[in-house]
This record gives sequence, C-alpha cells and structure tokens, in this order.
Amino acid sequence: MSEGTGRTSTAPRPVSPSTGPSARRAAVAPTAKGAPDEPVLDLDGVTVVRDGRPLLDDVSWAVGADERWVVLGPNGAGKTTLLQVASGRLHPSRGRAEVLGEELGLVDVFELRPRIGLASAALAERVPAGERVVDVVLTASYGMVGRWREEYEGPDHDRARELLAALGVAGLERRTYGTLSEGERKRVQIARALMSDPELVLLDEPAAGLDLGGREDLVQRLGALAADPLSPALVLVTHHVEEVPPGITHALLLREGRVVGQGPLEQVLTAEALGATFGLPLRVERSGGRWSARAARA
Ligand SMILES: Nc1ncnc2c1ncn2[C@@H]1O[C@H](COP(=O)(O)OP(=O)(O)OP(=O)(O)O)[C@@H](O)[C@H]1O
Repeated sequence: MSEGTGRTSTAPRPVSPSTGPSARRAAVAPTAKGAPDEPVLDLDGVTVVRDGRPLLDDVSWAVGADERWVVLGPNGAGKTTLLQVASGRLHPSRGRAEVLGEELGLVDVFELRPRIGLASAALAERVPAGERVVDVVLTASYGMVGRWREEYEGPDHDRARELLAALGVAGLERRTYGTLSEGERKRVQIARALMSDPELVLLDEPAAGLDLGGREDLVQRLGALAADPLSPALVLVTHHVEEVPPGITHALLLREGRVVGQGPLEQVLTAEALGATFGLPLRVERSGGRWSARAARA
C-alpha cells in the first residue's frame, strides 16, 4: 500500500508506485470532499420504512472526523439499519444522508464504499468459508467479498499482514476463513475494515459471540484504535455498555428507530437515558474508563 490518507496508524504503509489498490487509496485522499471540521456523516431527518413501518424514524445525527461514537440500543432498535445507511448500502425513504461529503442518491456508491470500512455479521456471512484469511482482508481494497482475478502487490500484502498482527491474529494469513474461531473471525473482519485506509470505520457488534477474554482483548485493541488521533472516525454498535472501549467520545441511543439521546459520552450514558433506551430501570457505573449497567432492582 502507498501513503493513502495517512490516517490509520494501526499499521504503517509502505510506499510503492502502483496502479492497484495502493494507488487507488492514495488517489482517494486528495479528492475527498470537505474540510477536516466537516462531518463525515450527516443525517437529516432520515426515515427508513419497510412494510409500512419505520425502522428508522426521523434520525438526525452528525459524526465529526475526529469523533468515536458508540450506538447503543436493544434488539430491533434499528442500529444495523442505521449502519447500512451510514455505509451507503441503504437509501433513506425520507430525509437526507450525507456520507463523506457525498449525498446518498447523488453519488456512485461503488466509489464511496471503499472509503468506508465496515465490519458486520451480514458482510461476514458473505465471506466464502474456503477464502484465505489474507484474501478476506485484501479484497476490501475493492469493496469486494471473495477474491477473483484481481492483482495485489507486495505492499498490499504487507499492509494486510500488519493489520492482522495489530488485531492479534498474526500468522493466520494462509488459513481459510471457515477454520477460524469466532474471536479470530471478528479480528479478521476488523482488519478487513481498516484495509482500504478508510475515512470512516463502522463496526456492527464487533464483540458479539466472544468469550470474556476475547471481549476484553478486543475492547483494549479497539480502545487503542479509538485513542489514536490518526485513526479515522469510528462508529461502533453494541447492546452492552461493557463493550464500550476507552477512547469512545460520543454516544447515540436508539429505541424503536428513534433517537433517545445523543452527544458526548458522559452526558448521554446516564442511568435515566439508558433505562429509557432499554426499557428498564438501570444502575450505570463508570470505572477506569469502562462502563457497566445492571437492573436497578437487582
Ligand atoms: N428488510 C426489512 N423488512 C422489514 N423489516 C426489517 C427489514 N430489515 C430489518 N427489519 C426490521 O427492522 C427492525 C430493526 O432492525 P435492525 O437490524 O436495524 O435492528 P438492530 O438494532 O440492529 O437489532 P439487533 O440488535 O437485534 O441486531 C427489526 O424489527 C427488523 O426485524
């Protein structure tokens, strides 16, 4: 990979002249619209209707380039739907969605998607079980799942390996994806999400299905990513405040497709707001940069 946007310091990028993904990434940076203080994500009254029901209902939300957000809400709140809009995979039924300065509906989403790193269960399900781990990561350069005949250069392989190492799964490059444990898969998915040196990273339930040790390790690694000022804007979806890594700056609370609260983390993660989001009285505590919640009755 060549210099790219120079943002993701998780892995250093070797420099090489290229016509492949590395050159593509380098070319994206100067054409990226907007000043650094403009939002990378700007939703205005976004509503998504399916079968006559709003899955998202009048959501207005802006994410700054230097912000790290957590989206919290119960099952069915609309979190994944929100990330689908944010990743350019779903257009609002009503309202306006601007992603990386481009309005959905007016932009070629195939140009937009490589600028966004996405890790989600839906995307992971599309990875062929026989795909080599290194190819799972490499193919993100083209926004593809499943390697075909496209060419990658040495620096691309170096970057993929470095990202896998940064996520704690060095040495798995030649394994097939289907042979990995759930925890290993999650890390590979995050390495993939970072491969294209994206300007926005969206992680949908990155810790789901992990055991306690796996969750804690991942939360620490995500904390390092969030704390790195050179990292891209980050949006992480979860059901559990225990999975909020240190370094997250803002929170959005969703319930039944509507925003219950949003803003700086400490102001939003209150017992009252979280209780309203999850529909039960909660006790919420913060210790050492981590959060925990339990039913107030317990
Ligand atoms: N294509 C669709 N057609 C109809 N309803 C849908 C469609 N996609 C999602 N839904 C519904 O929209 C609601 C929100 O779904 P979504 O996956 O966004 O929620 P979520 O907050 O991510 O949930 P979870 O935490 O369980 O993953 C759910 O009730 C779901 O059944």
